[in-house]
Amino acid sequence: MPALAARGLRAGYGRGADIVRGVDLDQAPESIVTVIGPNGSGKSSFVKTLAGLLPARAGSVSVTGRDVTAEPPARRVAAGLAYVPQEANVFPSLTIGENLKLATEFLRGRAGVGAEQRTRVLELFPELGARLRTRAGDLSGGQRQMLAFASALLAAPEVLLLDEPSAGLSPKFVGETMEAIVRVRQTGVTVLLVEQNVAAALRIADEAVVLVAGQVSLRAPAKDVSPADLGDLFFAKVA
Ligand SMILES: Nc1ncnc2c1ncn2[C@@H]1O[C@H](COP(=O)(O)OP(=O)(O)OP(=O)(O)O)[C@@H](O)[C@H]1O
Repeated sequence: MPALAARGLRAGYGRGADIVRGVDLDQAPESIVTVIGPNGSGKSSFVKTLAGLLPARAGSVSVTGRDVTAEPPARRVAAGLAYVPQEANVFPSLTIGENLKLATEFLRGRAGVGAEQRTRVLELFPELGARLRTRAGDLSGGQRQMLAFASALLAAPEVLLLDEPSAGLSPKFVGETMEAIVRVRQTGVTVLLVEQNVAAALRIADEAVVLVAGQVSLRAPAKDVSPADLGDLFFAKVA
């Protein structure tokens, strides 16, 4: 059974045309799938539709076999689908410890949430545990991403959706962020990774899904996709 599945997913904003135009996805448990594509191709909109922040106009989303299409975002988290947005993903005026506490409070009631999961998450990100009193706003971009991952992982999710976690990071921090994603997967979490940094994403992903104008134009093992070949695909004329 796929950890995450989408069937004929369509979504858009307000009265505008569909931006996500019939996307299918079947993601194996504990895999990393990267969603790549040109600017404005609908990658963020797709991941927001999976998370329930943008309503699906058609199609379905399921997590570990459970249909969550009609569920609001918080219920999807409870169903095992956690989401880290591209921006504003931590509370800058709160400390690391307070951010983690708030996430735990929000998640109260979901199985697996609590002190043990907090310990497990801090083992994954020891640099956070060492600085619990530091304000999130004082962290580097890379450390802030770690805190955002950690907050999402407190839900003990089956699936983690990441929207461009390397955006705005220096090459060193891009590498660290990708390493962190690999560590997260090693704990049994399935990761869907939207990335602009195609080369970095392909290095850690099992599978690549190329989205062009809201449709899947290629789905292939990441090792078979060369960033150099993607230009033609990204800028191909789409019907
Ligand atoms: N809140 C919004 N309201 C209206 N249109 C939007 C909104 N967010 C995105 N769009 C439009 O949806 C289209 C796809 O945007 P989206 O951010 O999903 O693409 P993307 O592939 O993630 O792009 P990028 O790589 O630049 O982040 C764009 O034309 C964009 O203008």
